[in-house]
Amino acid sequence: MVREQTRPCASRHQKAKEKVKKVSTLGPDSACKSNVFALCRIRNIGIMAHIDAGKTTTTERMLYYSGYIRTLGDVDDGDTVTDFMVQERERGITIQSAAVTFDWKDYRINLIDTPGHVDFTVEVERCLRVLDGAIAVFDTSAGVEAQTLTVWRQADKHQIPRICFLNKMDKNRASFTYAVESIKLKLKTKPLLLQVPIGEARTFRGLVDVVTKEQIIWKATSDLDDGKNFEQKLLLEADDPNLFQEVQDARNTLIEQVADLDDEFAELVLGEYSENFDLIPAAKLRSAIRRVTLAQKAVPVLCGSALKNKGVQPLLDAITMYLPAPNERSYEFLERMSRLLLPFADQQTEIPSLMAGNIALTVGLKQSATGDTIVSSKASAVAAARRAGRDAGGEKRSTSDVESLLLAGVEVPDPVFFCTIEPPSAAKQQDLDNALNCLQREDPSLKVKVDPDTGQTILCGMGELHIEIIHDRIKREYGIETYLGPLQIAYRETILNAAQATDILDRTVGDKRHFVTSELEVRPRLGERAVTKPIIEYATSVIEVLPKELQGAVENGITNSCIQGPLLGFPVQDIEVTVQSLTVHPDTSHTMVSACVSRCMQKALKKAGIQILEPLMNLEITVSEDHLSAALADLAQRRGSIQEIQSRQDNRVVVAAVPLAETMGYSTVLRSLTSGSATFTLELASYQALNSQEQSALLQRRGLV
Ligand SMILES: Nc1nc2c(ncn2[C@@H]2O[C@H](COP(=O)(O)OP(=O)(O)OP(=O)(O)O)[C@@H](O)[C@H]2O)c(=O)[nH]1
Repeated sequence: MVREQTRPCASRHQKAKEKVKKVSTLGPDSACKSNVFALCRIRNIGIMAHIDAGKTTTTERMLYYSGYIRTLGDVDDGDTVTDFMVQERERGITIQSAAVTFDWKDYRINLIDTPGHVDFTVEVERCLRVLDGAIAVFDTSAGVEAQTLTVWRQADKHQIPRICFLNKMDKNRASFTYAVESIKLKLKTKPLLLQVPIGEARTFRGLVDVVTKEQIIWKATSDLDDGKNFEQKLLLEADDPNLFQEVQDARNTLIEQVADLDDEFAELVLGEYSENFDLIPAAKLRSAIRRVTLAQKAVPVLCGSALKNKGVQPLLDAITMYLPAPNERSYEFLERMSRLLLPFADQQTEIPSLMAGNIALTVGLKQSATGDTIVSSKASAVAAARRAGRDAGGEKRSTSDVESLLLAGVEVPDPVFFCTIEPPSAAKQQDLDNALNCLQREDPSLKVKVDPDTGQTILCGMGELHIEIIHDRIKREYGIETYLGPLQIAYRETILNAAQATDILDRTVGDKRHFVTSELEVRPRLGERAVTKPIIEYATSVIEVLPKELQGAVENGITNSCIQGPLLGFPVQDIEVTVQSLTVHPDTSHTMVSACVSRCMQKALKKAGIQILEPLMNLEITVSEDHLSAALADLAQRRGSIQEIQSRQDNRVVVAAVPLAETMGYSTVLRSLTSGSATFTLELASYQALNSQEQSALLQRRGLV
């Protein structure tokens, strides 16, 4: 992201220290004394959005208004509570989710601030699994941006009820109408407008609550005003006839929308209040909005400017009013821990116990990693597995199906970049391995492996920024100065034709003779989606006599040979395999069966001809009209294909597909081409075949031809 490096970070370390003091005197020790809140008064919510939409700033305001912190932190000064990692404070971006707990009116809110940068999508996913609701924050001048779509889809997958907060209403190009339209169009959801803004851009000063028709005006006299004081009163026609009419229309539309989605409310509207919608009590309308939000039939929309301290208190009210309590979501099992901590960003307070529906930290788990499901005993895991089996609508599941359902974890996309990482001396290798182990447990999108030929440690990640941050954390948190090799692309391999191969293994180990013959056919798999696991079939003559336990050994051999393709050692995708014949003498070990099948696969793959596939990225650039042609000319040189150029307010949004190999260092180039005014996001779209010249050039670079 272009803007991420341009934020000021003066005196951040000093401020960071002050913040820690501030938190430890006020945060967990004061308001969080009791963790006994009735379940219906707990809200576990996440705050998510495209990078820079203002999640951290909004969170900071919530903490301030709830009384948790006494002074407002600022992302641009690097002193917010939730961005506590040094790297976050320096870059002004969220990298790791931070959990904070605070109370608003009679409610306990457990809130997680998630990162917006596409390199940290997995971090968002691991949070969504434990949340009951979410606030999607938007930059009102930009509407729905690329990463918003990704996180929205993730929230859909986890069926999380949401509220939209149209932030940055104070910005020059802020347009409430535009942002609402883009929510409708791009997120394909039904926005329920619960507020009408008063003023827009520089004139934005307040809002009207459509449910109660009350106007809330912040009368800030200076930029230092903290937004705690505002005027709240019923909007009368005499105050502003146009605004009054606008609110009246908005309320009628809201009532019709909700009645369309909720039968109970429809009955009320068509019956008792059919003559006069004005008489519908606010409480009835709110309950209906809550029901449709929980059922994810529509999404309440609110607005404000977190930076200018406007609109955050009504957002807090909306969280308590419209998002679900933990008991309104279905959880499958309970956890029991020896030591529990209540998080407050980087500070924690030990608590003796925890009621269901809360979020807490635990320590000392040596074997578990992010995404694991922890249960109190083996018996409860079995019971949960049984329940999961029953819930599958009577459909009989195999044991492994149930296991995978229980331990589903987070969905981690395959890394697209990798590089070697070396410690300063061989003596430090053990320390580096430990550090990488710990980081991997925390971050499932980080993969570490050892190159079988060179013995070097390889770091695989989601993007340039991701690898850079890991490198930095190893230095700062583990005190190891490592050296990274050049960043390389994680290609894939596939086959061009069908081919057959045979192999014989005849080996005597000790007094045992191991004897296997195998014959396999491989074929390219035709299909839209890339599938990395080979599709395995058996000839009838084989399957009829093959014992179940040997089938596992055969499939291991096939799958293992696809992990490292025969040409460059990258995973092989989109292939089908038929086991045409297999002979196994008694006494032969399963390992030998796998080894023979694997060797046979390697032969067949080589014969079939290997095609290298490269990652193709979806690129979305937001650029001003003045710099559009420079950005397009540059894209053409990067083998980019432009799919669409949209208008977004005064900006243009270029949607393109570009090979990952051409995006290295793109943020620096785009910044200089556009004087730092453009922003972009990159996301893996698919893998595409390199043409023969590109493939030979790649092989040449690797000294293979
Ligand atoms: N004009 C204006 N700027 C805002 C507002 N809210 C946040 N900003 C600015 O927008 C930038 C990004 O704010 P953050 O709060 O870090 O955004 P974020 O969504 O947490 O960013 P990531 O965590 O990195 O994804 C900062 O420069 C903020 O000062 C707002 O209401 N109005």
